[in-house]
Amino acid sequence: MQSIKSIRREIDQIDSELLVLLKKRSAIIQTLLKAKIASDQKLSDEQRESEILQKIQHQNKSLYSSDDISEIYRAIFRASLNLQKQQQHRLQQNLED
Ligand SMILES: O=C(O)C(=O)C[C@]1(C(=O)O)C=C[C@@H](O)C=C1
Repeated sequence: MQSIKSIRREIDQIDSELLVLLKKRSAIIQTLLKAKIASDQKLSDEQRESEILQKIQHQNKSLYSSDDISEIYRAIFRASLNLQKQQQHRLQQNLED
């Protein structure tokens, strides 16, 4: 049987991979924010969130339940929204300076 230590090393490796993907996603969110500001669109989009949640539930082949996967995604949407608000605030401050 694999030791707990070596299993945890595998988990750590997967966490690193997840963080690389989250870094990519956050960079795209920043680009999206600029496009939203340019076209005067609001930061949150509930319709889009519902579409993603539906798609993700169909695509979910993990052992995590659809409900738990949805919860993870809701946390990601919240983080994206926080990032957009933070960046928007920064962009506004730069304009005022
Ligand atoms: O697609 C958008 O408009 C986004 O702002 C990105 C995103 C996401 O993280 O996927 C975040 C917040 C929105 O409510 C919907 C989706």
